[in-house]
Amino acid sequence: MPTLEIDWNDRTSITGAVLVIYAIYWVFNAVYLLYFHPLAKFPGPKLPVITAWYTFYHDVVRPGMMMWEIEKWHRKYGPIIRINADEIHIKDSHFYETLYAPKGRKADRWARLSTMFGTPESVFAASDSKTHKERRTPLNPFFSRSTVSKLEPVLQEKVSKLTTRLTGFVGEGDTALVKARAEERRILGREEGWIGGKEIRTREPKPDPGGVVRLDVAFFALTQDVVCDYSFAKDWKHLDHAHFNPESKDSQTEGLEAVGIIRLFPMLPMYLQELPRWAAALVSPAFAMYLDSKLAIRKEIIKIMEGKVKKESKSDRTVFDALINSDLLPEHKTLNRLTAEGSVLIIAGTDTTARALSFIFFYLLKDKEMYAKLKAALMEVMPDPNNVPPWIELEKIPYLYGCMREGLRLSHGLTSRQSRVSNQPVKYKGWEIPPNTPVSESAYFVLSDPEIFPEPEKFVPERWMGTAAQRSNLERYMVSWGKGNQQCLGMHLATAEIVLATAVIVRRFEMELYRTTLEDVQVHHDSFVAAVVPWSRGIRVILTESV
Ligand code: HEM
Repeated sequence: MPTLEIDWNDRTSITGAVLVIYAIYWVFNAVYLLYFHPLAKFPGPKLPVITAWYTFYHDVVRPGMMMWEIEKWHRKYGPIIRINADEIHIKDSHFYETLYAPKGRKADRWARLSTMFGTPESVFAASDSKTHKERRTPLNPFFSRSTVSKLEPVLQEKVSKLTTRLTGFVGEGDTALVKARAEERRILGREEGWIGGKEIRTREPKPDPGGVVRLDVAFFALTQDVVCDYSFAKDWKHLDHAHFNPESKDSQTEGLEAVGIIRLFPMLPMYLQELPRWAAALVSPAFAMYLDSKLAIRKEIIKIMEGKVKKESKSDRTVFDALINSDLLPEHKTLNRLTAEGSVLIIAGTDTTARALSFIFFYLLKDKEMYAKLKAALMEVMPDPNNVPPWIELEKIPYLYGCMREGLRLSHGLTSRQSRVSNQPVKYKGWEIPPNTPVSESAYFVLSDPEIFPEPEKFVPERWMGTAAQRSNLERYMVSWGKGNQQCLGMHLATAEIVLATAVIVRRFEMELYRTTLEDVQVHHDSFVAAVVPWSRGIRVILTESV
């Protein structure tokens, strides 16, 4: 009978033995995962269950494409599937609320992913419900509807600064616009807006000609300045930058592209942030910029702690000076914890809101009738463009409300699946998912479910203008903010920013899209947030008139 003899002095023999042992382990493990694991009975593809390389390929080699694989599997295997060794995914819009806001059982964040943004002390990283509640409760009062209304002067001031800056661009891009239109006529042989229902891309001048404004960057500057002011009474002056500081936005977009690999190795950001700045910059310039902003946040918090803050804001109370001067237990007021919270607020509160705003403008400009319709509605409540009603009043304008909802829905906020674990079994249509299994539903599939939102790819403000019963039915499926205890903390602030900026800018300006196509807004892949094609040059406009 042949025996396995290892010559311990021969490296090849040792390597061979290790490989054989690993292969045997791998085969046994694969058999266990496929036939004996508690999730073995769930439908789904086999390959991603036995090897993480499959997920690596679709999340890292083809960055962020896993969500489309999941969609394909649902078409083949049904509404509940096992997507890898550990996780279950459900695609059923009616079940979303039960999964994320259950009654009588926990729905905690999955601890494995809690370090994915390198901020383990933050509310976003709190996995168990007790810690999450401890971290979230002191933040809640600053983000309630009434607090956001009290802090309206901050919002109005920033929006007014943005409009002053935009006024400076009016007429500047006329020549570029004439050229772009002529080129379009040459290609399409007809007069149409740059998207005009037809996708065309041609060689473009680089950089953009004078007068072209990247609205996505301008809105990023707005939302970042708002959240910094709100948090630290500090003006970070992105709105003062000649072109609204595109590097800041582009570095966040680039940084989030690493989410696929971070999901597989969630401790990676924790190690990388220990690197010296030059080494971090070698790994990724975007990551180095993230570390810079974390350091800047830390410095602001130290200043507030030492009582040395010089207020540059219209608000007399900010998130961090109230937290620091509160009677919270000292362990909730450490520098690390507050810095982590500051970083999360700035990441979570900036691009998401800016994207919703950019989408609204893209769709309104794509169909000029919608732009005109919204302007007419605004004329009635804002006859004097300098006299801006509070956002709570503006939100009551049905067409504006519809635009805000559609912008949020189509910009898709977070595309990344947000896994929840429960200490009890989760029951779904005859299936019983064992306790402590990470289960998720992707908000993307709910927000683009044709049964709930007919022709889901279309921007239709009117869908939010039906009867009260119809609206409340739709609101149930409006999952842009998530649901349950971990629902977005900043949803009222984001709504106020969107409503206010849309109203003021539409009322005051006329503009046209510049070489911007559907490709620049449609979800192409998942980088935690919804990401567009990598070659997109943003949502660009030329301002033609202002009042
Ligand atoms: C259009 C804008 C926004 C969208 C679509 C959005 C979306 C979301 C979603 C879906 C979640 C829940 C994630 C989960 O289920 O695990 C979330 C959480 C969160 N968001 Fe937002 N968000 C937006 C704006 C903001 C703003 C303006 C802020 C603050 C300044 C903010 C701060 C947060 C925080 C701190 C959390 C974590 C909450 C917790 O764990 O309890 N977000 N956001």
